[in-house]
Amino acid sequence: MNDVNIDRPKAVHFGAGNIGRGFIGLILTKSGYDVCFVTRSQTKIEQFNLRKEYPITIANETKDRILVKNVEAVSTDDTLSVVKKIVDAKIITTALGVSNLPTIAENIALGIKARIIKNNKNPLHIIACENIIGASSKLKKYVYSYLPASMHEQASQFVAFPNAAVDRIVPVQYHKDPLEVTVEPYFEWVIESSQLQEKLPTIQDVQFVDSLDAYIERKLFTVNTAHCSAAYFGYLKGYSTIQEVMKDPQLSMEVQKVMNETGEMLIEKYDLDEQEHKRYIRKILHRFANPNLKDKIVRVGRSPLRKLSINDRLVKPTVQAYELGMDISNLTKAIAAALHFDYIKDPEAVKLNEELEKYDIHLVISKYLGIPKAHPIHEKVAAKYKEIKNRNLKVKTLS
Ligand SMILES: NC(=O)c1ccc[n+]([C@@H]2O[C@H](COP(=O)([O-])OP(=O)(O)OC[C@H]3O[C@@H](n4cnc5c(N)ncnc54)[C@H](O)[C@@H]3O)[C@@H](O)[C@H]2O)c1
Ligand SMILES: O=P(O)(O)OC[C@@H](O)[C@@H](O)[C@H](O)[C@H](O)CO
Repeated sequence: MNDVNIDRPKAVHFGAGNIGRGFIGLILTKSGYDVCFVTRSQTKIEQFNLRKEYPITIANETKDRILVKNVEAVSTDDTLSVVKKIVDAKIITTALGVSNLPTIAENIALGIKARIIKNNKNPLHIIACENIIGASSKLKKYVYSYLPASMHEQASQFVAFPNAAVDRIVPVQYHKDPLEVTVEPYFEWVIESSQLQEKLPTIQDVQFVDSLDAYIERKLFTVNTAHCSAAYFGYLKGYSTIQEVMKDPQLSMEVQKVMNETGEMLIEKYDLDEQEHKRYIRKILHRFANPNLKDKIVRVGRSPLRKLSINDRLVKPTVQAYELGMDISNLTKAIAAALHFDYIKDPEAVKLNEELEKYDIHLVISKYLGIPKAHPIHEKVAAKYKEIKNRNLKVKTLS
């Protein structure tokens, strides 16, 4: 057991979920930080504060174990404690889902305010580790909306919100121990250095880059586009895990074809090395198939309205590939499959299906995907959506 040490740099991490414990907490503590998790779960708070450590299992053949030390936790509702932690922190990270970012903004603003009042001008880096383009910039807007305008200039002198891309597959966990987490061996964390305050935070295994654009699009439009395509194709065929999908030769090929389409676009847009990108795709297929992980389709396909929105992993690469005159037949198939994701425990899937029942497919494509009826992609998606619908109806009638 380890105690929080006065000399070690402090990090505050919002969200003690899968990627928070399985990736961010591990990297930060390995880099010498004491990490305070801010969480909603009372059980996790008790366990973190009692043990000050938690186990990670790497989903490789030898199932390697790592003990993450120097951790503690406070409740997200305990504003006073959260603010105290922020006053002493060098770095704040989040991994709670994009839609939850507004829920932590006020506490972060109060922490910044307290630092200004105490004249603590030490650099503070706030990094949102969420699966969208520009997550930290988005969080900055929420945080600044809680800061008095008179403090904006002062805050910008010591607080930075560098955008980042994080990659590690961490499924939903089913351990007895509420802190234990099993993760894939692979990981990548890239942070935009142009937005850093002068004194860079030292974080091991992190790649700092001048511009994040190519990195985030490469990650989001290869790993995540393919991942959700696997989920939506697999859901239609009645599978329950991504590993099952990847064992199906036809579906595995379809997932690869989706990556080939985004790949062609990314190679052209960012002048990527073609052979290297092909290796990246092969590696991803291998990661998805990892037999030591069980990653549920309903986790990977979660929040379909978010994933179908105009700047996310499905529509954005499709529009970009189309504009470059490239083939988008597999991407439009994936979008159509996503529109059929009707898992009843997923609130966004429920809403999507209510909308599809209330209105016709064209209105849903215009309203939620942001593709107007006049755009050629609109009709391609609608046609594929109807094709899947008719096929499903036929299967139901026959059975
Ligand atoms: N799991 C992965 O493989 C993975 C990989 C890369 C990035 N991500 C991204 O990381 C984020 C988190 O994903 P996850 O899989 O860890 O989800 P998760 O549901 O396991 O974890 C999110 C946690 O945040 C907590 N939370 C929500 N609002 C909060 C608040 N106001 N204060 C404190 N805690 C709060 C939730 O209770 C939950 O425990 C998402 O944006 C996801 O896209 C996930
Ligand atoms: O977290 P989401 O809902 O944006 O996407 C689901 C998965 O594709 C995602 O969590 C991946 O496992 C992760 O992005 C891999 O780095």
